[in-house]
Amino acid sequence: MPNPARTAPAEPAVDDLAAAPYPGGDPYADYRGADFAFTALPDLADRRLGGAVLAAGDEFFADRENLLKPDPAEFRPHTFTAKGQLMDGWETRRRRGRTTGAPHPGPDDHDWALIRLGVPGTVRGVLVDTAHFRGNHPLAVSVEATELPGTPGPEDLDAADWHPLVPRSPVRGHAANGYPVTDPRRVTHLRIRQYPDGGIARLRVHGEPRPDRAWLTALGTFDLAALAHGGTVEDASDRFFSSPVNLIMPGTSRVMGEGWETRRRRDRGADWVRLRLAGRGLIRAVEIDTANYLGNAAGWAGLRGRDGEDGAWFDLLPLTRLQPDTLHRLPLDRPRPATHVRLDVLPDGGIARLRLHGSLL
Ligand SMILES: NC(=O)NC(NC(N)=O)C(=O)[O-]
Repeated sequence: MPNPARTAPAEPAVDDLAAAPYPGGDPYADYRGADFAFTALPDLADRRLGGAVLAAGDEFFADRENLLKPDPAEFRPHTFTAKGQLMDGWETRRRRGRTTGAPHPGPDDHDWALIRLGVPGTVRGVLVDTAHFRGNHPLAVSVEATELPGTPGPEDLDAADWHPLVPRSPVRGHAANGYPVTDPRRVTHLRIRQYPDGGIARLRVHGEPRPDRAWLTALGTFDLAALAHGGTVEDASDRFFSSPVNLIMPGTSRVMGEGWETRRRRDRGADWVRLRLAGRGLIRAVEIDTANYLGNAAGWAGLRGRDGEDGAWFDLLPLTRLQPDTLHRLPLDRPRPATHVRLDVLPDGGIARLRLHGSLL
């Protein structure tokens, strides 16, 4: 029998997926980023929305929870725990074959993790970020999805009916690996498999939120703009310092970077963001929060509404003077049915949160 250690077949396809060893200096210097149109949509698995990694088959080197952390992965070379190099991601141990004659993992050997989306929805693309995993990234990944009511645990998910979202696809090390998805079904949970083993820094699941309509109806009055309720940012004038999606995230902002801050305008224009509401509804009470914006809070804000994709814009809230670092509570005198709302900001600056309380029609 040949000694397997001495047969080292070269596999060019695998080499293409490899990343160079860590070169020192800026750990992101040779990171292979990429532009995927679907990343403009919100991350339905965002930890801040309630996304969670419910279980994983193995997490020997690094914890599964790291997968959904909102910030980019960090890397400190030569930082060793008792188990190995400290990695900011989900990293499993190396798989082995079963016998001396077959020491390599089998073709279908893999590790898995179960993910609960923070908001159910239609997935349009999955981003598998292997930042800093070079030499220990997986060869391939696949993603499946299912839709289950209520709050199932890992054992319920085992028995679920899974359908493929991303077929088994190659993965590059230290790179943003994007996989567009075309399946339109609403999903609540995902199963990611990595072949045969390895590490993934972050998982982003971009798509259109589709929360439970029966729950919203039971709530009655709720924030029609909130991402958790199915509100979406359709477009905005500026994304320079931070994302306008922050406006509709849960909770309050803790620092300036957790709100929406536009750059300093050097013209006579205004900034704006256009939102699609959770559904056609009546807005009765508005909250505009400039928390953590002191020398750069928006000066004035106004709201307009639109009923339907082609409806004409009408005034909801006249331009209103804003105070820095302040929650403004603004009742609306004459609510009108709306499907979309546009926030105008003059002349520029920061707003942390926008809440549009009302009910569905
Ligand atoms: N240098 C490493 O990262 N080694 C191992 N991983 C960790 N985290 O130590 C491995 O599996 O390749």
